[in-house]
Amino acid sequence: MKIAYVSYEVSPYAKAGGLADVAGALPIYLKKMGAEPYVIMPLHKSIEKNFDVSQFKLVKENLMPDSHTYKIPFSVYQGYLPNSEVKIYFIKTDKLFDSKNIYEEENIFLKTSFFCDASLKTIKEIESDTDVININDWHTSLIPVYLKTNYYEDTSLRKIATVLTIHNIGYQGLFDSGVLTTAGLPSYLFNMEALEFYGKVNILKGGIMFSDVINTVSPTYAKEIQTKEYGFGLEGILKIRSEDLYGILNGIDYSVYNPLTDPHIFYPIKTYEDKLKNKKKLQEYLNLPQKKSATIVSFIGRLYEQKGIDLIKNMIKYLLLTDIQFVILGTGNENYEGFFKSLENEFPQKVSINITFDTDLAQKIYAGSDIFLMPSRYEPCGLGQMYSMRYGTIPVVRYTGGLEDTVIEYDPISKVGTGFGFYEYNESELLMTSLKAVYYHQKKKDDWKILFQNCMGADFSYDKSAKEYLELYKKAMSKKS
Ligand SMILES: Nc1ncnc2c1ncn2[C@@H]1O[C@H](COP(=O)(O)OP(=O)(O)O[C@H]2O[C@H](CO)[C@@H](O)[C@H](O)[C@H]2O)[C@@H](O)[C@H]1O
Repeated sequence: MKIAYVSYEVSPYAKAGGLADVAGALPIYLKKMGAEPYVIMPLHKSIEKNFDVSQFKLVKENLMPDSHTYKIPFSVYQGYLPNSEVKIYFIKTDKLFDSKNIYEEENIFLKTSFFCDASLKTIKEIESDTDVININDWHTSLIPVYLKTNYYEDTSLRKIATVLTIHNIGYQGLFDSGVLTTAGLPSYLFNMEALEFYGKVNILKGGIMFSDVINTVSPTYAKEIQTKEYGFGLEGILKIRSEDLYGILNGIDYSVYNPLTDPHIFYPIKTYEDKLKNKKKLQEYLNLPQKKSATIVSFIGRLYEQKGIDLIKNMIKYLLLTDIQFVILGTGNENYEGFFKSLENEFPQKVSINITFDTDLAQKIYAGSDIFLMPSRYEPCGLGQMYSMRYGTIPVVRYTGGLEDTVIEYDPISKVGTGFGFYEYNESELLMTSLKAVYYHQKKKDDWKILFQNCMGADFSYDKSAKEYLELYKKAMSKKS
């Protein structure tokens, strides 16, 4: 089975969040299962800056998208996902994909729609025997729309099945109706049964309506997005498509996120003592007092409401009354950045706020913290809680989406469980649950060590999800025969 995995971000080449991690790992595990996956992504400017692109092979040049009105030529370069035999094709033009932040709003429709049409051209020219295209989020959602409209008569493309993976329904790609002309798509698509959404064009809706099969990244989130609370207005059409909607939990790449070999962390972690050595070094690294007794409570992620950052903001001063050290690594909403920076000024001995995107520091924090906070308002899957568990850091989460599917509430009687959580989205719940975790860390040391072992022993490897994806691709292909 040949699979095109198309993503706007792919780790390690360009990463803005969790999608990149999945796109950089899942294809490798699909290959291990005997499938023939390859990846397509834009050659973002940052890749040319950060990687030796001369190692990529030029496979085609002067290609032109067939439908798109932006008639500029593009080239296709080919490399590999690191330490693998999975091919990755980079689409390069001189004029697009040049912003520092890959999702910068200026021209984002032009860039993403061009990328969709160019990806189809790449598949047709280079990998015409592809069976399935796995698209990801709204940025690649025009691919099935093109396939079922402009390329419907194209015998080499029309046989390819499509799977849309929704990593985050909060981002849908809303534009004025004129963008259909830009993309070279028929104007009849501006219709409630297709892409129209309250007077706008909704690109993700196009992906949902036109893909053969849809999945999201955890079973619980697949159910949640069919409700008003979590569907962001798309719950109705997701309900219509519920027979083709699946939930497959993400895994984590055990070869990269390996506490025994991770080059970013201070010491390999096997035992609880190894963890304490990392904690001490982290404190030193972040200019915090090297206090063994203080509980390090950390947060890594985008500083937006999705991640429950408003709850942290509202309760953190109460939690700081206890013997904790609080660490943030993240960027996002300026108000939150400002609030947490002033918190650091107020409590320099207890708070370390790092407003930057730094994958090296992220690993050090996953490895050196005691508790990892993830009180998300909604969470399609969430990788942070899995990374933290992998490094023996106990998660405190709101039980929603993938957090509910991956964190098991600790039961001190049976000694089963990997963390602590709550359901109601409010700061008192988060405060109570965090206090409970801090209490266990400081007063119930035997239980804490068991929690540490339970987390380190949890299995989030990709083997299971890769298998489920292959089944999903088969389902999508069966719709074509
Ligand atoms: N400032 C920073 N510096 C360094 N690293 C940082 C960072 N901020 C975030 N990260 C990293 O980015 C990734 C975030 O992944 P998540 O899955 O937790 O959330 P995200 O919302 O981006 O992903 C969306 O897609 C993924 C993949 O499907 C879903 O798991 C998730 O629920 C959904 O919201 C982690 O690898 C984290 O370490």
